[in-house]
Amino acid sequence: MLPNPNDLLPAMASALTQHLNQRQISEPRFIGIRTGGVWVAQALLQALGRDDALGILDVSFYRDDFTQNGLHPQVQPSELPFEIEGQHLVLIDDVLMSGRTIRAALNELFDYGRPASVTLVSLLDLNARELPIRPDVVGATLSLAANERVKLSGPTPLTLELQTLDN
Ligand SMILES: O=P(O)(O)OC[C@H]1O[C@H](OP(=O)(O)OP(=O)(O)O)[C@H](O)[C@@H]1O
Repeated sequence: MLPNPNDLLPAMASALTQHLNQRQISEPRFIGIRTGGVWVAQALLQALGRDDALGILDVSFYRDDFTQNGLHPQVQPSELPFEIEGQHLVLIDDVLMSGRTIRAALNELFDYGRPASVTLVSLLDLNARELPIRPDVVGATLSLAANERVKLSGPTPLTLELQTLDN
């Protein structure tokens, strides 16, 4: 049974506020990873009662399977309406699985500048990391069967669906 994303957001907002306060970060910059991460970021900003400009990252060109899979037909440029250099970033995605998307996102961000810190927020952690990357704030942790995936639909309502991969 998958959780309802909207039920996870209040606790994520509280945990993120506590995380930022502990580090005395007063002006975080919020960045969502296209596509699902942008929806989660928008919902999280709403839960926080903030109307900050949201940066949007498209990591298609930075993926380590880029040469195998080619380019997604809908690839769009990243949109970062603020400086990266010296800023405290909050990077938001919907699902953390292998960690390769976050690795790609960090590579892209560092091409724009050297942030002061990056806090990682993920709606779901699938307990399947292949890299030493873990979220600072997570909505829920799930363990799926090898042939199962979760798909987030949005932006409103945010819903999670379990998919089974064909062999
Ligand atoms: O930790 P990883 O193994 O990299 O997996 C996590 C990523 O996979 C999904 O994106 P997907 O590539 O399906 O694109 P989408 O966000 O457009 O659905 C999900 O949205 C995460 O970004």
